[in-house]
Amino acid sequence: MAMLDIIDLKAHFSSPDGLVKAVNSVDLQIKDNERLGLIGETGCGKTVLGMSIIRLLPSSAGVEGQIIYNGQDLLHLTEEEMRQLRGREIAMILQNPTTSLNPVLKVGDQIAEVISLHKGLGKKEAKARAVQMLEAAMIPEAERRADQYPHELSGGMKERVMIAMGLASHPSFVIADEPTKGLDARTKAEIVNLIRDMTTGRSMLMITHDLAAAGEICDRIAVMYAGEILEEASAETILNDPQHPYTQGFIRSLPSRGLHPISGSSPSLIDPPSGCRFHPRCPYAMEVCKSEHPQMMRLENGHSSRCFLCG
Ligand SMILES: Nc1ncnc2c1ncn2[C@@H]1O[C@H](COP(=O)(O)OP(=O)(O)OP(=O)(O)O)[C@@H](O)[C@H]1O
Ligand code: NI
Repeated sequence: MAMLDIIDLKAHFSSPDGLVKAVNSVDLQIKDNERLGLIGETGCGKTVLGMSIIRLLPSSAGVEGQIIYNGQDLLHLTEEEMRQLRGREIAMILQNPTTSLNPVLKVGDQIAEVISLHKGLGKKEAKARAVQMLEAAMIPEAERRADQYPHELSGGMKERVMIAMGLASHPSFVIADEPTKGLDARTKAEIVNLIRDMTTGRSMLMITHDLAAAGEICDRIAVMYAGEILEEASAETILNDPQHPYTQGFIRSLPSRGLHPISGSSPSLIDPPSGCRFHPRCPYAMEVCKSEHPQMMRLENGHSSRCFLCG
């Protein structure tokens, strides 16, 4: 059974120019102990999707559909019920440590706060657990580091603190948003290993531009474009045998695969292209792609692709 079952999820924002349809009829499942990578170019709706699961979107957002977590619809929980789940069972490793860590609190105290909030431990115990979490995140001299402020730590160290904080309450489901963004290659490789080790045996949604990192950490990968999922398969299949022309283009645009960008620009989320949203940029577009919106076509081995070519 799926631990998380997202059914026909929509997240829209009003704007002076019209309704921004950031997430459009998304269906996704994450099983127990499964790590799903969510990739796609900037502005396609990845963060909005993650934030709708943990219900941290601003109240101006209109969210519809179902997000079934362990049998209950998160969209129907009260704010208080949601607050209880957040951190304790569902945790988030946020995108930007510089803005997410409190600059005036020692990092050990910030982690201890999460622990005492969710586990009801006393101050001293919580602090000891915080140091253990920093050790688990491979921070050398964890005890000394716990007494430092965020500005005293390097970017990679701060990311480790974010990971330690996100996992401090031993959540069963983790959402990580761009955990490797802005790190140099060596630090990135270390963080990828750390996330992989620390999330083994948990379920995770990992949002990233970094397909290589997703390939190393995730079991499955879903590809998002203009608010929709266009392709989903095992990580290995997405990397080695992608079927959707967008996924193929996305992979060719990676530095490691020749850096050939997809021509054209990201579509408007207010007035997306008719038919297949990718058709204006697709080298294989046919007449039908301009007029009809493709459904997800099921291929073999849990692979699906929203493309008329894949029928
Ligand atoms: N609070 C908001 N109000 C209005 N529009 C928003 C809001 N948050 C996000 N959006 C819009 O929703 C769309 C999707 O944004 P989102 O942040 O989910 O993209 P993303 O895929 O995470 O991109 P990136 O890879 O750059 O992080 C964008 O067009 C963005 O401008
Ligand atoms: Ni984002």
